[in-house]
Amino acid sequence: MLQISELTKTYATGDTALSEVTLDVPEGQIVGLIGPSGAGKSTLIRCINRLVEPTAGQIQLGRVDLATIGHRELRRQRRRIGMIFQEYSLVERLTVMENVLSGRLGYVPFWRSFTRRFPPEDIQRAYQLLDRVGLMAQADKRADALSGGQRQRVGIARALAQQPELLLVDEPTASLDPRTSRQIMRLITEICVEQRLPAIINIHDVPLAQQFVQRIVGLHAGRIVFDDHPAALNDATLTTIYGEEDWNPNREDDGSTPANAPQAVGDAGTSRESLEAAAR
Ligand SMILES: Nc1ncnc2c1ncn2[C@@H]1O[C@H](COP(=O)(O)OP(=O)(O)OP(=O)(O)O)[C@@H](O)[C@H]1O
Repeated sequence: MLQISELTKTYATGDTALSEVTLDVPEGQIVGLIGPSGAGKSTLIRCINRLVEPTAGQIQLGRVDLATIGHRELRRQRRRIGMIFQEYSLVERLTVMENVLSGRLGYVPFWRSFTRRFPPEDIQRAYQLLDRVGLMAQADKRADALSGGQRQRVGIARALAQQPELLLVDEPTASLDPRTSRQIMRLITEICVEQRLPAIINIHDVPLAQQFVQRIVGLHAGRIVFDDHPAALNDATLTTIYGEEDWNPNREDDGSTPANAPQAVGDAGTSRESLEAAAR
């Protein structure tokens, strides 16, 4: 479905964020992308739909190499990729329904998008999606009247309104409390399974990733250093991904960690105990 080959990104500053990353994601597979801050997770997600321009390599979605197509074709191909963002990226003054319908903008002619007149089948589908994400009662509310979890549900429905073939999810739970984070991850992964929709989810929270995804890809300094089943994450593999300094269960307490508090893995806000619990 998605085949990334030798993808490299060097920013204008000279920072190489990705080095020859090769990754295949088959239909229906949900991949959790983990790694320390600066490892290149966002860059990888954003290169796939060319929000960031790759420096070299191929990004094959079905038969199309997204890395090389021109801007006109890119606009068409982007319809095939749904995107869910950490900060939801909703239009705050529009209603929930209008935000979901905005997922159809790539499909409607310009004059229709300008007047926001959508075909009845788009509206019907938007209602179905709102029902699926549990927001039917909120359809006419303005986006700025919703909670964080509800906003992310709108973001999910909007991405699905596109009828994408691939879902790219960038830190979907970073602004949410733990319970809402689990609900959002459950919703995204259930829908992916229902629709056999492949997804790449950039996620800081390792136990949450382990709980919900089928495969974990670990990035370190722009390279894939782990690619396996979530159960294969252990002290050694976490050290490979996050580095010795960030992942060391025996490191000395610097006084900033309260007694009995879990020790952090990188900046993942997670702990050895919770990782082990999640793996069970
Ligand atoms: N627009 C940019 N210009 C220059 N360098 C950048 C830019 N965006 C990212 N980088 C650099 O590329 C590298 C990878 O950054 P990226 O944001 O992809 O990492 P990340 O794993 O998503 O980190 P985080 O978890 O903190 O979001 C870092 O060294 C970063 O400084």
